[in-house]
Amino acid sequence: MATQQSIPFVDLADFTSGNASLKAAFVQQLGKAYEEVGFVAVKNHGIPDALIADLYKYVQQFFALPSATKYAYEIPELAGQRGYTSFGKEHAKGYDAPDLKEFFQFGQTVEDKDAIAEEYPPNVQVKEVPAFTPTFFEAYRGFEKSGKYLLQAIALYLGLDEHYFDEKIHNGNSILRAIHYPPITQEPKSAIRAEQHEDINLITLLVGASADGLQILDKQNNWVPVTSLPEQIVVNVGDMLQRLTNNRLKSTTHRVVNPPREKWHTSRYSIPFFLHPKSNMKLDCLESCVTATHPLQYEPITAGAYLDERLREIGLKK
Ligand SMILES: O=C(O)CCC(=O)C(=O)O
Ligand SMILES: [Fe+2]
Repeated sequence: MATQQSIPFVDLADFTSGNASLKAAFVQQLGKAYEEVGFVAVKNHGIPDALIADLYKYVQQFFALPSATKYAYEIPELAGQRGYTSFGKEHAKGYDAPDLKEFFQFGQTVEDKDAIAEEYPPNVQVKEVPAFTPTFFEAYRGFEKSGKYLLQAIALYLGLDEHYFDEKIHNGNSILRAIHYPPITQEPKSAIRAEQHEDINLITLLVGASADGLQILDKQNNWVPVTSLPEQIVVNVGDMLQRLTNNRLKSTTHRVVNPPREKWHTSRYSIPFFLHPKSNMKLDCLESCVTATHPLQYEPITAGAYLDERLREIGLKK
C-alpha cells in the first residue's frame, strides 16, 4: 500500500482478479486502512469514466434550472430521501447552521418480486433533463456492484462469510446523492459547505471528491485534505459499519470547507453513493468484535430504526 497520498489506496482489480494471493492481500490492505484511517482511494472501481462524466453533466444541468423548477421537485414528506432538497435545509448532527448546499437524492428501484418495494417511494423524474433518471439508475447499479465487492472484502477481513452482506444489501435502501455547493457571495456567518460529520450508512463511495474542499480528521485531530487521483473513487466507512464492528472499523469525521476568496465564485459538485442495507438488517455488534479489551459499545438496533433516528438529528425528518 503506497502512502504518498493523504489516504491509503487499493486496487479493486486485485480482489476480482481470481488470483488468491492478490485477493487476500487486498482484504488485508482494505481492512487495515479502515481500522486506521476509515477512508481509502480505490482504483479499477468498475464505474466507467464516461458514465461519471455523464452523471456530472446532467447534475450540472439540473442545478442550473430556475429555482422555481427545482422547488417543484422538493417533496417534504419524503424527508429529502427522494428528489430535491433546497439550500439551507440540512445541518450536521449537533450544529444549527445549515450546510451551504442543495442536493438531489435518487433511491432504489426494485426489479424483482421483493415485497420491500413497498417501503421505497418512487424516484422523482426530472422532466427538463430527460437523461437524468436513466443515467442515475445506471450509476446506482454500478455503485451497488462495486460496493458489494468492497463489503465482501470487509466480510472476509472480519472473519465472516464472504457473502455475509450480499443478501442484506440486495434491494437495499442506498442513496445516490448529487450535491451542489453554489458560489459564495458574502462572508458566511458560521456555516461551511458541509460541517463536520460522519456518514450514517455502511460505506460511502464518492466520485469527484478530488475537487478541493473535502477534509478528514486524523487521529491527531488535524484536518487533512483528501487527495485522490482522477481514476480513483474515495470509499469510507459509515456509522452503521462502525457500529456493527463495535468501533473496530472507523467512521471518520469529515467536512467540506469553503474555498479561498478568489474561488468563491465557483460551484462545487460531488456525488456520494451512500450504501445502505435493507431496513431489517440488524446492526447488533458482531460477537467477534466484542472482547475484554473492546467491550460492547452499542445496543442492538435495526438499520431502519437507526436511519430514522439520524434523519431527525440532521433536520430532514420531523
Ligand atoms: O461533497 C463531498 O465531497 C462530501 C459530501 C459528504 O461528506 C456527504 O454528503 O456526506
Ligand atoms: Fe459525508
